[in-house]
Amino acid sequence: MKTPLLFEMNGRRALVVGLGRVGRRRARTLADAGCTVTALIKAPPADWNSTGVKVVQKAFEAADLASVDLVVAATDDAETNAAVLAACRVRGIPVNVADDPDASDFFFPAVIRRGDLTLSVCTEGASPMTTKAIVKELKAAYGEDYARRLAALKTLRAAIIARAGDPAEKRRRLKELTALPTSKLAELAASQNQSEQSEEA
Ligand SMILES: C[C@@]1(CC(=O)O)c2cc3[nH]c(cc4nc(cc5[nH]c(cc(n2)[C@H]1CCC(=O)O)[C@@](C)(CC(=O)O)[C@@H]5CCC(=O)O)C(CC(=O)O)=C4CCC(=O)O)c(CCC(=O)O)c3CC(=O)O
Ligand SMILES: NC(=O)C1=CN([C@@H]2O[C@H](COP(=O)(O)OP(=O)(O)OC[C@H]3O[C@@H](n4cnc5c(N)ncnc54)[C@H](O)[C@@H]3O)[C@@H](O)[C@H]2O)C=CC1
Repeated sequence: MKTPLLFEMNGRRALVVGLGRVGRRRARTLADAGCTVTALIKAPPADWNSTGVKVVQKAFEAADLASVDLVVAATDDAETNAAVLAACRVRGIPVNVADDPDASDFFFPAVIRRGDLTLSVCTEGASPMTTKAIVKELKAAYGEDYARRLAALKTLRAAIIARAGDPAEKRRRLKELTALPTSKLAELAASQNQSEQSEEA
């Protein structure tokens, strides 16, 4: 069974085999998360580049796994994908296989980010179209303004926790915050930041 985890990806070394539509998406997701990504392609030219992705034209071989933390097999050739999977299994390297959800060690869920808020949706391959539809609903329900909301809540939470006090009272105050509109939270956070600055001065 797969379970959702938020894993620190910064500095991890990823190998993506195949840079078609899926491989490009995966390579970009991993690079955006701070991975050092190497992508193996079969044919030139890779008229595609993405910061943090090193594109190498060569056929996959097990030796390519020597210093790699995770792998994505994203070619449209089932045999190549299966060979990548088998080589990863031997070395205990986690692998995602584009055409084999059951064999994959991890999935790429759909992700919506609003500052510190991360929403992710996955049907484990049962219906990616349903995932798409749910993402659309969530994007509307949790708009861009949630980034500002979370930033304000983070400031106010730290301030409440910093004040020594009865744990039940702390919880009550933290819960109370979640009912406030974003504009009010932003206002409270701004005055909190201001009073912290004048304390420091
Ligand atoms: C297991 C998983 C991969 C993994 O993570 O390992 C997987 C597997 C497969 N998808 C297939 C097809 C399609 N996938 C999409 C779309 C998305 N697929 C995504 C994730 C995932 N897809 C993972 C599970 C996530 C989940 O279930 O919730 C999203 C969320 C993110 C992303 O891909 O970046 C993105 C939607 C979000 C967005 O767009 O915002 C569309 C729709 C479209 O493209 O418009 C189609 C065509 C319609 C159809 O076929 O349903 C096929 C068959 C391929 C074939 O026919 O050969 C397989 C393989 C199989 O089923 O064997
Ligand atoms: N996970 C997902 O969301 C989806 C998965 N798929 C599956 O993912 C696979 C790839 O799909 P797309 O990216 O849409 O296909 P695509 O046709 O856009 O890309 C496939 C790429 O693999 C490359 N390739 C083929 N053999 C190779 C090898 N031996 N070494 C290196 N590169 C090689 C091709 O040159 C091409 O660039 C398919 O097997 C498909 O079933 C397809 C759609 C969605």
